[in-house]
Amino acid sequence: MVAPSGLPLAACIESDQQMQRIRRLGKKLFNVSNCVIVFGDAPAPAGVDTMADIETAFCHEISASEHPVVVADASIHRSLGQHRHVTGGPHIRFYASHPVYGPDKALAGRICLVDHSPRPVFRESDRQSLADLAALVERELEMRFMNASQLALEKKNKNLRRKSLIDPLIGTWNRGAIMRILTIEAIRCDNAGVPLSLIVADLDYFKRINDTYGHPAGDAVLVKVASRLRSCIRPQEALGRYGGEEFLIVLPGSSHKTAEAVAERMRATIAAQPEAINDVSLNLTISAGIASTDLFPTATTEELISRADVALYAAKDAGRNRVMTATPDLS
Ligand SMILES: Nc1nc2c(ncn2[C@@H]2O[C@H](COP(=O)(O)OP(=O)(O)OP(=O)(O)O)[C@@H](O)[C@H]2O)c(=O)[nH]1
Repeated sequence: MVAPSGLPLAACIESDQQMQRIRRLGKKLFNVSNCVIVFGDAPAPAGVDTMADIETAFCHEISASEHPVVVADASIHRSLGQHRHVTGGPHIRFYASHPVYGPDKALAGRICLVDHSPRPVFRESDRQSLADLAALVERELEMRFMNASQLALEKKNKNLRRKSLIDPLIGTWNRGAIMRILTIEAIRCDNAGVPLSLIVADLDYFKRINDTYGHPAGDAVLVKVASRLRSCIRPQEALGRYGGEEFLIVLPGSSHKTAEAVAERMRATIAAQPEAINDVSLNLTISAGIASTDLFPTATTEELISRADVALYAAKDAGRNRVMTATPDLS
């Protein structure tokens, strides 16, 4: 059986304190030399130095049973009587075991008692106590399984949530996520009394690339451009895909002057060298519009985007491959 974490069950519980407690309880309750918990076909721990190691190895070597087993005197038992630890040192005599079932209801292992003297009397109440210890082990396995399931579920949810925020093609924030970031950062900057700037960047003549080299080549261009744009911003700044070939960059704490420097860096990075797509070398450029709260202190986030859009289209009109900043007189 494998726990949801992907670890084999035996490995999961090897160092488990709770299992050690149950073993100690079994030892004390039955006044035996050892109480061992064996899982599946897991090999016995490597060491055979101490008496406990030998007893543990002995329990591991006895085949699993779906039924409780009680051997009052192993020296006269049909099969156990041949075992080297029975015929020779440490002369194991008493052996009892009870099956342990996993959360999947399959046989997971057994809890075993080992002693060096025969035990002619093992009452019904003793059998019940051993069954109770086995139930404790089963409960522990169930808890572990539930915890691992819960963790796996939380991880899955986190991945799903992340997926719902990321653009599947270019791996940046998607439109919903970047708008959320903008809203949160605008409030944060307002409260802190620092400016916030945004850049709307758009590839120039992108339609031609699609028309000439095909949509998949256009997709590849978007991925490369996103990666170049990302290289121009700092970790506290955010890049998202706002529309088809339009990117929105949020710069918390930046004035329009800083945003101009960032946008200019982006423009230059894209124009610096051609991008090789399917053995074709493509010269790419972007145009960018900037809007900043230091020039529009009362603007909402929607107004800022629309101001940046106006500046972007002014940049396109002015010949593309350039950066324009929205000012109150630009419309
Ligand atoms: N390959 C690809 N193309 C896209 C995607 N999203 C939008 N487009 C294309 O982007 C192109 C945008 O064309 P236009 O709006 O005319 O812009 P443009 O050709 O870049 O021209 P200017 O912006 O004026 O310089 C259209 O052909 C869209 O189909 C996408 O995810 N992948």
